[in-house]
Amino acid sequence: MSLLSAHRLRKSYGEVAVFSEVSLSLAAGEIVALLGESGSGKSTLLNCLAGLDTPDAGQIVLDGHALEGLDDDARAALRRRALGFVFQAFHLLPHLSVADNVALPLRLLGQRDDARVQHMLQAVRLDGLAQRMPRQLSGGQLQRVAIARALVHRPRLVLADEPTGNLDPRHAGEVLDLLRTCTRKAGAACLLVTHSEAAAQAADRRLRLDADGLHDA
Ligand SMILES: Nc1ncnc2c1ncn2[C@@H]1O[C@H](COP(=O)(O)OP(=O)(O)OP(=O)(O)O)[C@@H](O)[C@H]1O
Repeated sequence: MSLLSAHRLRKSYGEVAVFSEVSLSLAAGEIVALLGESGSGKSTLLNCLAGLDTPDAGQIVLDGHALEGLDDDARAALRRRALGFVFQAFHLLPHLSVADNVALPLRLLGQRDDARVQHMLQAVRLDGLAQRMPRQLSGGQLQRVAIARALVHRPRLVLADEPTGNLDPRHAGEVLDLLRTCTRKAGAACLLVTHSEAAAQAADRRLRLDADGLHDA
């Protein structure tokens, strides 16, 4: 079953066309790498797929729901339930501890599961830093917090924007393993923007974005 499908998406900023004719389908259990030159629109596409930005044309169906038929509240509810997003700039909340940042997706769903938060922190090797504040972490540690936060509520779809960009090869390998394990175990799907050859090779398939759409890479 397709967890995410997009059909003929087009996006411009003013007069500047970013992409057109973008179609894709992600099946349960698969990890797909999204490649493309800097500026080709990978982050823009991820934002559109998450319902955080709106394409100028085309349809997106996320976990069985057509995004264009949903108002802002319904989109936000779907995002909270079904989606884990690893932002390129992490977007951790600066006034919350590491543990509270990771717990946030659960809290937004009205849930509390300290054991699950602890498990995710262990999985990204940050269990010793649970009470630190984000400003007290390195770039690679912030990135691992963002990954734990994206996976803690067992989302059906994980959209990850360069999730290994700040990590050394060992930590990058661990994060990719974690994304793979969580994706497979939850029957979820993961779309992973990356410039890393190792990360691309760890995916089940690779797609390249350019101005006229997505192509197998
Ligand atoms: N809010 C915006 N307003 C105008 N142009 C934008 C906006 N956001 C992105 N762009 C432009 O859209 C294009 C695609 O940007 P995007 O960040 O999606 O690329 P990317 O493929 O993710 O790049 P990178 O690999 O460098 O992160 C770029 O030319 C960028 O300058």
